[in-house]
Formats: sequence, C-alpha cells, structure tokens
Amino acid sequence: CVCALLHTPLSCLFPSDLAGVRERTLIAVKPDGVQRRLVGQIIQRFELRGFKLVGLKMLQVSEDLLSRHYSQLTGKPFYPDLVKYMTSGPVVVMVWEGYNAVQTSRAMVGLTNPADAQAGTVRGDFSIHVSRNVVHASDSPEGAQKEIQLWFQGQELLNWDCCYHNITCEL
Ligand SMILES: Nc1ccn([C@@H]2O[C@H](COP(=O)(O)OP(=O)(O)OP(=O)(O)O)[C@@H](O)[C@H]2O)c(=O)n1
Ligand SMILES: Nc1ncnc2c1ncn2[C@@H]1O[C@H](COP(=O)(O)OP(=O)(O)O)[C@@H](O)[C@H]1O
Ligand SMILES: [Mg+2]
Repeated sequence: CVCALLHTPLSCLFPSDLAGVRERTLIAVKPDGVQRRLVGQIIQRFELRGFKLVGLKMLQVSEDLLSRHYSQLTGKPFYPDLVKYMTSGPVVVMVWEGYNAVQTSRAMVGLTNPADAQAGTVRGDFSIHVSRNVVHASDSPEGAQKEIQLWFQGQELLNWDCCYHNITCEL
C-alpha cells in the first residue's frame, strides 16, 4: 500500500468523501456489442479508468429476466423490438466497483441515443442508433443494487484486494 509507504493515513488522502468508494454498477455488453467483438475494448475502458472487475459472465438472456431488468419499459412501443434485440444472442454482463461507479460509468457509456452521445463515450464511439446502442449501464445506485441482485448470485461476485487500492480510491 502506497499509503503505508508514504506513512500517510488514507483519511489524509481522501479527507471526507469515502462513502462511494465501494460503489458497484452493472454493465452489460448487449448482443450487438458481442457480435461486433467489442467486449475487450469495453472491458479495457473500465479497467483503464480505474474500476475493479468483481463479476463477469456471458449468458443468453431469457425474456423473463429481461422483463424484470427493463420493468419500467415493458409498456413502451419499442419494448417488443427491445426484447428481440436483447435475446438475439449472448450478452456479457459484469459488475464494476469503485468510487462513484454508477455516475462515472454512465458518463463513460454516453447518452441513450447514440446521436446524442459524445465522442469518447462507448455509445458515441461505437453506435449510431438507439436500438443498437452496444451497452447497458445502471442509472442509479439503487437501480444498480437491484440489477446486480437480478443478474448475479452472491457467490459470483468476488471481493479481491487490489495492490493499488489507495491509488484507485479504495479503502
Ligand atoms: N426507442 C427506444 C428506446 C430504447 N430502446 C432500447 O431500450 C434500451 C433501454 O432504454 P433506456 O433504459 O431508456 O436506455 P438506457 O438506460 O440508456 O439503456 P440501458 O438501460 O440499456 O442502459 C435502450 O438502451 C435501447 O437499447 C430502443 O430500442 N428504442
Ligand atoms: N426511443 C428508443 N427507441 C429504441 N430503443 C430505445 C429507445 N429508448 C431507449 N431504448 C433502448 O432501451 C434501453 C434502455 O433504455 P434506458 O434505460 O432509458 O436508457 P439507458 O440504456 O441509457 O439506461 C436503451 O439503452 C435503448 O437500447
Ligand atoms: Mg436504462
């Protein structure tokens, strides 16, 4: 721990805002992202940003899981097409942990409609249409907790120590 090397208590480096250091968010590479071989690049962005991967799997999504994941969208006109899209092939779903993970991940992913997503975001760099926008990212800490419980069993998530933990803002 660099903190120990510096003989500096962590509280000196991060004086007051430690609440969000172990925040977790759910990111899914949607079927179009998997088909287009974008999984590696998406994982790399989260690793390079400083987040820690604590869960990862590939699966074929069931309509039941999807309807629970997108429960607020089931009445939308595009929902049937959304189901076709999301069940058209495997998705890669992961849980990333770190300071302010939800908000920062949303910023990295970009706005829902790729036409509005800034260049430099996943959607802004890799997609052009809202119905094929490559990734999902939880949009609130509460939503993230629900989604993580929906997609992962507790034992599929690993607490592991990162040797750079004070640099990446972990406790
Ligand atoms: N007119 C629309 C609106 C949404 N969608 C799809 O439905 C998903 C869920 O919409 P929403 O939750 O509003 O967007 P985001 O939160 O940005 O996307 P996600 O929940 O997948 O992260 C979108 O990503 C998109 O794939 C769509 O195909 N057509
Ligand atoms: N108007 C739309 N037309 C087609 N698909 C949409 C539309 N709005 C949202 N979607 C799809 O539904 C997904 C979930 O929507 P939402 O949760 O609102 O956005 P986000 O994915 O950014 O969290 C979006 O990512 C997108 O794939
Ligand atoms: Mg959403």
